[in-house]
Amino acid sequence: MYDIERLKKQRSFKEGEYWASPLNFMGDNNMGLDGRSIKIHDVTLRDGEQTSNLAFSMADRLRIAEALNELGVARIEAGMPIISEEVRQGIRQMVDMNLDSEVVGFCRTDRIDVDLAEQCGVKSVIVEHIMNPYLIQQAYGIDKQQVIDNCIDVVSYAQEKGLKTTFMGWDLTRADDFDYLEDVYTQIFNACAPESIVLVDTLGCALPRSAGYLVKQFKEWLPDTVLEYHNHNEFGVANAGMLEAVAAGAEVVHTSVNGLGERTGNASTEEVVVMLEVLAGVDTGVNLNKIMETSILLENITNQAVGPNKPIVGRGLFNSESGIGVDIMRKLDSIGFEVPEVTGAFASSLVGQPDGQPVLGKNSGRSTIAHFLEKHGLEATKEQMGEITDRVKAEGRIQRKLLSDTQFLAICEKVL
Ligand SMILES: CC(=O)SCCNC(=O)CCNC(=O)[C@H](O)C(C)(C)COP(=O)(O)OP(=O)(O)OC[C@H]1O[C@@H](n2cnc3c(N)ncnc32)[C@H](O)[C@@H]1OP(=O)(O)O
Ligand SMILES: O=C(O)CCC(=O)C(=O)O
Repeated sequence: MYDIERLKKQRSFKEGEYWASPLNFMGDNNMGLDGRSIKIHDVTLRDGEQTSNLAFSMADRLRIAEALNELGVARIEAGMPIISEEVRQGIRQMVDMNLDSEVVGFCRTDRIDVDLAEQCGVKSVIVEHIMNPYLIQQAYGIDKQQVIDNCIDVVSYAQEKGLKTTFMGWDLTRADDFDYLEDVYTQIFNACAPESIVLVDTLGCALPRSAGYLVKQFKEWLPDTVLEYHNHNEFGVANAGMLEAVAAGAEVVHTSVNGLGERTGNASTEEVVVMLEVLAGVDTGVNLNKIMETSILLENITNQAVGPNKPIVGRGLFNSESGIGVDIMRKLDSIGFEVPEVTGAFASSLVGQPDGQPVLGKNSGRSTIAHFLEKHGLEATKEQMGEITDRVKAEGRIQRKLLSDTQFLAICEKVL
């Protein structure tokens, strides 16, 4: 029997929450992810603010920090203290908010950045340095040993101040000299053992499998280090890169709400979280039902509209325009097969989206029309139903958008 009892036995199904592909748990497709836990390091307030054409006010910073805390991310990258007094004040106030999420300051390999982070009151910092040997030599004119000494100096300096210190080498995925990288990272690790190391695909130019390859390579060089992954979405593969990085052993992922971030943005917090939780069985610690309100908050603050078809948080994602989808839902409803995840793989309520509903347009069928007639307490003969359907479809094509209830009622008035 293909009934709900059979479905409930599937690892890929959770009643009232999601119905994903059982393939995800077959063979080695799951890549050992099921049952693992990872941490979300949210970068909305730092890399997110590097999105061109936006700036957070002080009130925005605090409201975003509060929302991220409620969302349940493990860490909030609160900003780069060297940027301005306003950023520093924001970080200070976030520290004073005593959030459950860890508040992290972002520093260059410069002692002044660490001093400023300390003055903001954070307990954790990330210390960054570019890791592309070509750019290090050409732009900064320094050799490998100078990079290593500089990184060790500033990481150790932060540690001496009692700061939990993570090291982040950016533009790492375009480095072609693995001997160089092994030397730099092992020397840094042996000298000062940062809390963790962030591997970075700054220009989003590594294939997903390359992300996994890089993580595995670092696990060979530094088996005792916690690895984190930070990437961007230049080629649209940021989420897939995150998946591979986590499967290969990364324990922390850097993401931002609505995929904000420099240029094409970072992997998006909501997409990575729901992908890992629903498709792979990974615990992210995030309160999934807070996702939608966090996305709306960032949309309002940044004035960067979220598209209707954006994964997870697309506005109106759960509405059905296609007649076949509406029809199958009505047939299931009529026999009490209450599995909402038919025209979407997860329930709208899982992520705090409003319930989906049929909408009227060019692809409506008679089932949609029947739904709207019932909604308005109207009755129609088979012929009238056919005529209303034809008119709704035609109007949807002429207007190139959905029809409102008022427009529907005007059509009904003419036909009935
Ligand atoms: C790929 C990325 O995302 S890169 C990071 C992007 N983020 C930002 O740039 C944050 C916003 N930036 C700013 O507000 C400013 O650039 C500041 C405050 C960081 C620096 O401002 P300025 O002192 O005016 O320097 P400017 O912006 O011209 O140049 C950057 C400076 O940082 C230095 N720098 C860059 N990376 C590092 C590093 N890892 N460690 C130490 N210094 C660094 C550069 O050498 C340069 O200093 P120099 O002129 O003495 O050589
Ligand atoms: O190093 C920096 O300042 C930012 C690096 C970064 O976010 C990236 O490379 O994606």
